[in-house]
Amino acid sequence: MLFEARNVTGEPGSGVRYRPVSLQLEAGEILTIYGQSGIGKSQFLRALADLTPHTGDVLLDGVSQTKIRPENWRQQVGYVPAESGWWADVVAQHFSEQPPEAWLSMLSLAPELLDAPVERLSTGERQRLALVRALVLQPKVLLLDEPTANLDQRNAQKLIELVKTYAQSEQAAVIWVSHDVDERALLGNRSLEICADTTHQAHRS
Ligand SMILES: Nc1ncnc2c1ncn2[C@@H]1O[C@H](COP(=O)(O)OP(=O)(O)OP(=O)(O)O)[C@@H](O)[C@H]1O
Repeated sequence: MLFEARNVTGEPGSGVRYRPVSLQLEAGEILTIYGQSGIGKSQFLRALADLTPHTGDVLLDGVSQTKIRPENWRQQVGYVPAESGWWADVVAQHFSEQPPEAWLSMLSLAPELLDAPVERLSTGERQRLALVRALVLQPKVLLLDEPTANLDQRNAQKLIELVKTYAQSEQAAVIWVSHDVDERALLGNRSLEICADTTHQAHRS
């Protein structure tokens, strides 16, 4: 498995300010991403998931995103936003199938939570359940936007362990946006700073 981004950035007028990004990830690899607030990290993940127009190309096993229907692409390239969307009343309605109890227990989520109304979930429960919901679809690539932002340290560590285990056992690639230097260290040694595109300033000076 090979996941590639080639010169990806936002289209003019998209609001993003990052220099075009190229990267390659193989099966089982985890890459962390960091950079200034507002530079476009979330928009970069959305581009990789084919959720927003962008320049450059994204390829999975050599096949361009442009050649695959968006819904098929997103089955293989799973995106978990910082603030997950919940559209039905009950948690279980958002799951394509029953998640393994081992995943729930690893994240300290009681199985009964699946039968709970979404409005009763805490912010951290939503965040953990959004990850489980994405994992159930068995993506080859997992794009995570600050997935531990609302979690205490213990739950954050458990979530890291679950994602690492998933990447290894399913030979999936993971891109994880994190502002936390300690967290990035726990996730491994591949890290990429998203930098500002200074092309226009450079041309003016
Ligand atoms: N739908 C949109 N239309 C226009 N501009 C947008 C849209 N979504 C985001 N932006 C802008 O794009 C820029 C990048 O936003 P993004 O959320 O990707 O930044 P970020 O690097 O993830 O920030 P943070 O670290 O604060 O989460 C911001 O200036 C934001 O206002």
